[in-house]
Amino acid sequence: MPRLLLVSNRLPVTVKVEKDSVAVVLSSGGLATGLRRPHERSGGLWIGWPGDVSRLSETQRTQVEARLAEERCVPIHLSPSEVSRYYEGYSNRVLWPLCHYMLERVPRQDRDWEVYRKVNERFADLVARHYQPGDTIWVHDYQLMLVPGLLRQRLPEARIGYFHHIPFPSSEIFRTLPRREALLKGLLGADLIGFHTVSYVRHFSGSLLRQLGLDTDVDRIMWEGRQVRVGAFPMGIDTEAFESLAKEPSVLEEVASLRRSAEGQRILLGIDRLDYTKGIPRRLLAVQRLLEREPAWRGRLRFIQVAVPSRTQVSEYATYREQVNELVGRINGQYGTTQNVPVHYLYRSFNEKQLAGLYRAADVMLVTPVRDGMNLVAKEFCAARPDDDGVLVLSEFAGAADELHRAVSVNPYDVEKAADAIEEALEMGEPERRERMRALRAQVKAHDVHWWVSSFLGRLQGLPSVSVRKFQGATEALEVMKSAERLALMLDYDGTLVGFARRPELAAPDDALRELLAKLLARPDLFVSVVSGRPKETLEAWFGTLNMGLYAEHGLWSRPKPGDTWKMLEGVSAEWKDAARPVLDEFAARVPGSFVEEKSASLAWHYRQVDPEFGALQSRELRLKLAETFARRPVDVLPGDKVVEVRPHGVHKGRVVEGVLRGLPPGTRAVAIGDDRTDEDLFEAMPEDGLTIHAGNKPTRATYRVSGPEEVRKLLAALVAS
Ligand SMILES: O=P(O)(O)OC[C@H]1O[C@H](O[C@H]2O[C@H](CO)[C@@H](O)[C@H](O)[C@H]2O)[C@H](O)[C@@H](O)[C@@H]1O
Ligand SMILES: O=c1ccn([C@@H]2O[C@H](COP(=O)(O)OP(=O)(O)O)[C@@H](O)[C@H]2O)c(=O)[nH]1
Repeated sequence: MPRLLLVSNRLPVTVKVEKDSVAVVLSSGGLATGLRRPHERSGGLWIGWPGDVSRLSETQRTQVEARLAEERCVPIHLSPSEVSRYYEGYSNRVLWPLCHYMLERVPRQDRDWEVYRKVNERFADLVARHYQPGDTIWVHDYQLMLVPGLLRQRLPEARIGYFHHIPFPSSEIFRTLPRREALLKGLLGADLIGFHTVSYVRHFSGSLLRQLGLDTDVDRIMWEGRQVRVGAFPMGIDTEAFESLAKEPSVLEEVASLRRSAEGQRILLGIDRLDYTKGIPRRLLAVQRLLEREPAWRGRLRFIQVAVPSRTQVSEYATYREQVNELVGRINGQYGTTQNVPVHYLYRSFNEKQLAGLYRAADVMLVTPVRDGMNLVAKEFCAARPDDDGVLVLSEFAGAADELHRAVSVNPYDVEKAADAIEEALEMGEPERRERMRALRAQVKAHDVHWWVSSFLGRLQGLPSVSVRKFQGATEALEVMKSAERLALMLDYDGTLVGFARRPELAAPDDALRELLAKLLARPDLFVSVVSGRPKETLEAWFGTLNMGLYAEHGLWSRPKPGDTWKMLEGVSAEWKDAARPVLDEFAARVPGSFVEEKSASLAWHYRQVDPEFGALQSRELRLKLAETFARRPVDVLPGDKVVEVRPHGVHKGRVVEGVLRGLPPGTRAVAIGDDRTDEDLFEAMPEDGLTIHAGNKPTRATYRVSGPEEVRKLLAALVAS
């Protein structure tokens, strides 16, 4: 088993200061429980923040360090300013509300980013220092979104996983974040990026497409020459632990005592960190509404709400606490009696044994967050019900809702319906309660935290080892080019010599490019050809007077020298066009901003001005439709960069190579430069000693890689200067 390096904001320990000594207590939370065994068995390390130890004496600190080392934990100490700006600031004031769709809570100032970035760098440095070849690194959560990318720079071959524990919002929300590109690129440093649900995966892919123009092919994304996988891995809990706690005699005694104290009443239960995502005020309002509209329930309900103090230094949490306090006071004031109050509000935390007692005593568990990545409490409740009883009311907006189908589902924003759901749960007959709880328990048992860990790690470790293809860059390409006696340059146009424009006709050659071409053409040892997908008329208009070869429509048309007449490849028919045209026209009509370009032997549907997600979806649909229309006919359907092209089979850029090289003096070295799929055909047809240069970061068979048109131009300029 490879050594595991786990990286999370918090270490799975709590440092407890006693009078003369300090104790380091292992946490029992889901992540800690699930990962403890593989962490120990692999002889790995856990790297993270042990909490604030700044007030400890020197001796106490030494004790803590020794205990942490025993637990194979490597602490990263955060200064008070780092805590306030990286953890409370950027993580919990910006990323947390944003990922939970609460834009109005995101501060207007973007001031903590630098510290967030620096702390992420500190984490990456520390991990890199402890890394040994063969280790698997698993980074956790939104506090460390830049760490995978920073690690990839430091350890190009490392196997890196990342899991996002909170929702990944729709691209419409994520795009509001000023640092959106940096965060996405940070995540793309990983080999596998996991989320709790398929919706979060979809949202992430949507953001990649919209912000970085990257396509997700089923579950893989090409990024900087590597494959990055994405997937849904819903986190589970330690089901066995909760089940056995719920059977313990001392817990059962506690359950009996709870029930006795609530005699004549039904117990509703809520257990949450006191966080504005958890929907506590709306839940209270739903209970209040029920009491208001159904007087028969007055005095017969006991709603126990546990609210665990959380992120108390963040002002939004203090305000939220006041709101909840006030609401609890109002409801108890309104419906309480001298004997009893409806809401029992407990602002503190409980241990697992106490929680198991509460879960087991409840008639109805209310898990109604307005947004929640997963929500483990919902699963713990089911695990703690070996009696197959109790009803779970679960928000549609919790990740857990994707799995726990037999819960009573509720939209927490609809207070009236939430009151209905609580009532339905309270009135549900025993057979239905049992049938639902059995199904819920089966789900929670089959997908516990150990299943989660092994499915994520299994997937990560099963990926082909990260052998980063070592591309040579412009410097190396230039050296080889300079060493050749003569060169035949075959240059793609769009995306290689010029960047993309909103419409194809706007990408005409600029003055700098014309100057560069003139200099290239002045050299007697350089033979230049432009090999493009553009129509011959366009190439003729742009370059007709220049002494170079022109190859249009992906090699369908050739004009090797100025003055030559354009020749078409032999044996190519255009009779299929009449069948393809209406299909493409239909898509142009139904997708605003898209249009059809007609060339002599091909048709292209362009969608560069269309909303990227919608465009990608429609292009998939168009390809399916065309594949159906032309099944078993010699027609190729080619997805390009924001374009779908239909052309006769056998026409491709590779067809020009022979013609370009024919008749050139011996010792001429062929060089091809291109940026997209169609240039791969050119690369494939190159002679064995030919140079192939890819401009961009797509998958390629080329040997050299440069970043894009700007670097291509620099390379060519350096060549003429040599
Ligand atoms: O460390 P804190 O700032 O005190 O916050 C506690 C943790 O809260 C978040 O939990 C999330 O992860 C759960 C497990 O995947 C999931 O069920 C829940 O929906 C999420 O909100 C946070 O992601 C953790 O990093 C925090 O440690
Ligand atoms: O008094 C408490 C209340 C909750 N929890 C634990 O806190 C976790 C809460 O996880 P969840 O996914 O529900 O939400 P999060 O707080 O991570 O957003 C669960 O494992 C609970 O058992 C706890 O240890 N003591």
